[in-house]
Amino acid sequence: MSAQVIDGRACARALKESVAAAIEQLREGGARTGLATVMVGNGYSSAAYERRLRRLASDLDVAYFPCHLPATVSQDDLVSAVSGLNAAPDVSGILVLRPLPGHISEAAVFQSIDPVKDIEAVHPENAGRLALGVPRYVPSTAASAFHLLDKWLDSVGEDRTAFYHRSLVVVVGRSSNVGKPAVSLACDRQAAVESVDEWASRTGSLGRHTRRADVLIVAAGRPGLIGAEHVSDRAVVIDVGINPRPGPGGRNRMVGDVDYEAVAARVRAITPVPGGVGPVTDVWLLRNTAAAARALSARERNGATLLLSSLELP
Ligand SMILES: NC(=O)C1=CN([C@@H]2O[C@H](COP(=O)(O)OP(=O)(O)OC[C@H]3O[C@@H](n4cnc5c(N)ncnc54)[C@H](OP(=O)(O)O)[C@@H]3O)[C@@H](O)[C@H]2O)C=CC1
Ligand SMILES: Nc1nc(=O)c2c([nH]1)NC[C@@H]1CN(c3ccc(C(=O)N[C@@H](CCC(=O)O)C(=O)O)cc3)C=[N+]21
Repeated sequence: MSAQVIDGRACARALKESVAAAIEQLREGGARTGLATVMVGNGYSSAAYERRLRRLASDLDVAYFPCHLPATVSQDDLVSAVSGLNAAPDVSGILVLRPLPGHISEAAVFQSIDPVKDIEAVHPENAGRLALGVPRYVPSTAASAFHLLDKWLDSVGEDRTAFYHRSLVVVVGRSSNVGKPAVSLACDRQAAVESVDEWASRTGSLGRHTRRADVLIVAAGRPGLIGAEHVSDRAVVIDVGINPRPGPGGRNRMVGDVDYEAVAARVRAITPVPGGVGPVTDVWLLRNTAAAARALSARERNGATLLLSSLELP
């Protein structure tokens, strides 16, 4: 049997249309949607993402403010750059690309982002809200993984609520940006949830966890980590990994964390890389950027901070 392929590009196209309409509506109402990215150094996956965001912002006619800093930048200078973006009226959303160099404390930088402009929900206030099940913004990568799952369940006629209630969701990788938010979203859906990190691999217990998964979300940044021996035939596999693999002519090819051919031959459904979670992530980020524009304009008008749940966005 061969798995159903979950088409991230098609899903992203549909989402993009509704985000474009929301941005247009905001423009008519006088709210400014603008995205700023902060990239320190020039890592493969950050650079790939930045290119996509630049293109998407241009497609959606959203102002884009890229900020590039050298890998040697000091933490103070990085925090100053973020403070400048906090104060910039044309910037509604700020994305600090990860990973940051080892000499910089991610927590200190994230804490310096204006919580209303924090479209990846990395500020403690927003991360806390997410963990409590009352998010201001749902971080784009985890949101995309569940958006794809939800749409796939709709397409096969499975009731979402019933599916999650009876499922074990296993999340491989527990970064604050991807793995932990995915765990929160799985908990919100009242699934049974397991979270594993590198120690599961080091102690030889990774497969013991992943083979039990009804939904396997993999976000470790390790190409080929998940093979056929790690999955069951009922699994729905969401591959978040974005990794370079040297291809012919010295050009890098993009691969996920899952050995696609081997795993697709066994499981129920799978997202490819490229063409899976990635294309939805950037559209979701622009969705959050639009939500931020609306929240900022409400704050300007009456000092109030709106919650995402009260916004009419897709
Ligand atoms: N498709 C998309 O839209 C996006 C893709 N990505 C990609 O997703 C991947 C993960 O990103 P991110 O969460 O930021 O990465 P991080 O490096 O911040 O975190 C990786 C996590 O995976 C765990 N891990 C590492 N090796 C193993 C292993 N052998 N077995 C089990 N767990 C392991 C780490 O464990 P420990 O905590 O023990 O170190 C850590 O918790 C990357 O490839 C990144 O490029 C990221 C964002 C968006
Ligand atoms: N704070 C933060 N948030 C992130 O979300 C984040 C980050 N830092 N650092 C870097 C990683 C990487 N990342 C990508 C997302 C989508 C594609 C993407 O859409 N890729 C296309 C590639 C298409 C192609 O070029 O062939 C795809 O998967 O189909 C790539 C890379 C987000 N990241």
